Order: sequence, then C-alpha cells, then structure tokens
Amino acid sequence: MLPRINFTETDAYLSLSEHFADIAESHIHDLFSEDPDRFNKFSIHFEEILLDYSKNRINETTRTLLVGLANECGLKEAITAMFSGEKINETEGRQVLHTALRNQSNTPVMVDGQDVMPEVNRVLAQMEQFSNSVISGEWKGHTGKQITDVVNIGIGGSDLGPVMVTEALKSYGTRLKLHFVSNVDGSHIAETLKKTDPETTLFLVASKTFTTQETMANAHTARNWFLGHGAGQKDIALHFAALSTNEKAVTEFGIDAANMFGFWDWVGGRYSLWSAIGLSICLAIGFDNFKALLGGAHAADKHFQETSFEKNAPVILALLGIWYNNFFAAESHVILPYDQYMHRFAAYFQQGDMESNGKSVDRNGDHVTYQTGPVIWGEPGTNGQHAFYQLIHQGTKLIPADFIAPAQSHNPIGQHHELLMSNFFAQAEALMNGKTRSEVVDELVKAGKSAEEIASLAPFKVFEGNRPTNSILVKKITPRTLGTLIAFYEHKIFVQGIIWNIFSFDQWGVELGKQLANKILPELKADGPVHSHDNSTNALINLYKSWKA
Ligand SMILES: O=P(O)(O)OC[C@H]1O[C@H](O)[C@H](O)[C@@H](O)[C@@H]1O
Repeated sequence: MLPRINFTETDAYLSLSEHFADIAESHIHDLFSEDPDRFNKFSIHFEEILLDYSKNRINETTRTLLVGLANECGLKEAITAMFSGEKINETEGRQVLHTALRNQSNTPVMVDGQDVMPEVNRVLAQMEQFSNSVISGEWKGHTGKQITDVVNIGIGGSDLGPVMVTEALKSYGTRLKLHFVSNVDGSHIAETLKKTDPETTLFLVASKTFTTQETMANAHTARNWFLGHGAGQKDIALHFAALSTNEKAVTEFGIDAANMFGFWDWVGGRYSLWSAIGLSICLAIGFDNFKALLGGAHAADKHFQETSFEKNAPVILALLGIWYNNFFAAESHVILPYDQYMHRFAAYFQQGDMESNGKSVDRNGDHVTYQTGPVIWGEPGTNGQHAFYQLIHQGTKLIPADFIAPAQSHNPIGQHHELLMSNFFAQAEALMNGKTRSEVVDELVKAGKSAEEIASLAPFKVFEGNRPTNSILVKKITPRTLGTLIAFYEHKIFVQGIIWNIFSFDQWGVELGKQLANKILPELKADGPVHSHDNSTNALINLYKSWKA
C-alpha cells in the first residue's frame, strides 16, 4: 500500500514555505552572478541527454528541501512498490508495471506470484515476427498484394503514444504508410479510407478494453468498408489485427485470436505504447528500432530506481513542478520541443500527465487542500514563438517551460538547424534575463527616438524575466533517446502523484461524460423533443433534432 501523507503537513513543506519567501524575491540572473558553478550544480547528464535546470528559481537549499520533501513522502518506498508489482493502482486493484514491458534485463517481475517476463517476451516475439513479415512483403492481402498502408484504430492511450512516437521517429520509417483514426467523428475514418486501398490495407484495432465506443464504431466502419469492397469474411484474418487485453471481445468482433496481440490489465492505457499497442510503431519504424525505444526507456527506469534524488532526472523534473505548482501557484506547464517531428509530444503528455494527476481526492478519500496536476500544453518551436510566447514573456501568469531540442537534425538542410537552435537558446535566455527599463531606454536612444517617445514606449518594452525553464538538449532524437525522454516524463508524473498523495493510475474522471452520452444517444434517435435534462441541454438537443439531416 502506498503511504498516506499530506505533504503540506511535513517538516520539509514548512521549511520550503519559509524558504519560498527568500527565493520569491530573487532573480535567476542574480543567482548566476552569485555562483559561477551554477550550471554544473544544476544539470544532469544521462547518456546523450543533458537536463539543464539551472535557469530555475531555486538554489541549493531549495533542492535540498525538495529532496527532503520527497523523502518524507516515502518516494523511495513508492518506487520500490511500483517496480516490484505491488497493487499501487489501489482503486482498480491493479499493479502498475509498464516498466516490465521494457525490462530488457529480463529479471523476474512477479504478479500474483507469477513471473510475467515470459509472457512479455512471447508477445514481443509475436510482434517481431508479424511486423517483419508485413514490412518484408511476405504477408499478403487477400488478393495477393503486399500491404502498403496500416490504419491504427484507437483512442486515448491506444492512439496518442503510437502517433507521437511514429511522428517523432519518422526518419526511421519503413516502406509502410501509417494512418491513425481516433475520433468518433465519421470524418476521421472517411478521410483515411479515401487514401487507402482495401486490397493493401492492414487495420490494427487498438483497444485495451475492446469496448471503447469510438474505437468500436470506427472498427465496424472499417470492417464494413473492407467487406463492401469485394472482400469476404475469411479475408478479415489477412487485414485485421487486434491489440487488446480482451480476447473474448476480439473474437466476437471477428478477429482471429491468432491475430491478437495481447497485454495485461497491469498496463495503464496511457502507459501502453510499450506493449502490443506499440505494434503500429513496430510496423512504422521496424522492430529493431522499437526494441531500441524500449531499451532507452529501460535505461531511464534504472536511472530512476538507482540514482540519488539530487541527480535523478525525473525526480528533479517532478520536484521543480511541485515547487512552481504549490509554492508559486503556477497553473500550467508548457512543453516546447524544438523538433518538428516531436510535434505531438506535448499532446501525448496532456493525457499522460492530466489523466494521471488531474485528481482532487487524496489516497485517504478526502478532498485535497492543495493544487494537484497542472494544465499541460505546448507546441513545437518555433511555431509557438509566433503564437503564444508573448504571454509567457510578458503575461501575468508564471508558466514554467521545458525546452527540448536535438543537437543533430535528421534533415541538415542549409542553415535550418542553426536557425532553429539559435531560437532554442535565445528563448530560455530571454525568459530568464528579460530586459530592464534602462536597457530599453538605451535601445530607443540608439534608434533615435525622442525623450517623449521613449517615455511613452518604454513600459511596453520591458521584460521582467525571471521566467523558469528547463533545457533538455539531446544529441539526436533516436529511438533510444526518445524512449528515455518519454520514460523520464512518465516517472516525473509518478513522483508528483506520490507527493500529492493521489492515485495517478486510475481515471474515473472520464466516466461521467461517457455515461451521459450513452443515455443521450437513444434520445437522439427517438422521435419528438426531449424534456429529461436541464433547460440548456434540452434546448440544445431539440434544436439539433430539428436541424439534423
Ligand atoms: O484502449 P481503450 O480501452 O480503448 O481505452 C482508450 C482510452 O479510454 C479512456 O478514455 C481512458 O480514459 C483512457 O485512459 C484510454 O486510453
């Protein structure tokens, strides 16, 4: 059982509250002037990844106190509990073992007295064999042609991870063209089917439960489309595979159990890209690259388990997040990859982080008296710069930011990468230093402005700075470095959940909307107006009914 500690009642929290008053007054650029060794003290090198967290509103005391907080909240024990297969997802009575899926050391991982590694390895071998045969063209469609297109049908954790990874690693692509259909909006599948040929398309129905409304609707539409284009029932076996924990529902749908890639209820949906849900990744980049992705994540797991908290990248990322969320009252956290291929990275962690830590009841079942998970958002640089950076630089909200960039581009064309990287370095520097009034005045004088113009313009051109950032510099985005990065962020979420005393691995909050949608669906189909809801909902439904085609 995980500890039940209200972190706001710990000694460390009290000390941090006192310490906060000092730090709140200091400016990051002064902290640099005071300490020439600041970068070394506040950065972590891990393989080909550097986490520079020196541009934060912290000093050594802050870090010591934050680490003390983690210790008082039982983080060490909680990490052991997760990796050793305790049922830390208590509200669902499940273990949390996505780390076993990438456990390349192959040490036994016990679930209810049984080592799960042989099963994990069996499914991996099945994925390897299948993806190799589809990629090589040995696997043929029902008319004897090679598969050219793969459509992954899934949503949430059965979509976001595969989309993010296949995009991030596009330059490792095999000959197969990947498509992802998630939205129940018929436009999503309709537009995808327009681009594919039923003779050469493979559908992966990706759903842990195999009951998710959106996925089942899209899977049925795909099957009808396939059968409606000259294929017979028996051909389904060559064009449909299922990635799921629910064998019964898979076979009822008509997919042969031989084409089912299984996983287990100790894999949370938003942590499932490492499981059979990653089959689309294997097809997109080849099994060896998928394995390298797992290897990178496994290396991060070992780092997380074995490194002291001061030097532990995910722990530090988590503690900084707590510092801003619970002391500086920051409401959001922005993730800014300076890598076009990583354009879905922030979207992926919107689910990863917000579905995990968007909770307001603690592990005792009591309402929390403090803030939990922040709003996660972000877009790739430099696009974000021309959209929302204004608010980060000069708005009233404190928005801690993670800047992520590769030193080597997969497309070293002209000076593009240097242009990109100059922005990456400049933004974090500008957010920290800002621009003082006297610097602004100097600039305006040089530009030949009159004293009057200077007085009226200067206030708008001042940047307070002191905006905290982490810079994550990666040598190159490879399957291994990406695997490590993802696992770092996963463990960050875990650490924060432990300190906030919440359950990070359930998601009851997504249920209510689903329940109500199921109640409303028959009302939309029935004749006549509805009266069963509030005024607003009745009026909306009735107008919809009068307008619908
Ligand atoms: O994989 P599935 O069972 O279809 O679930 C897909 C998604 O469904 C819900 O939205 C859950 O909140 C998500 O965590 C999950 O990833």
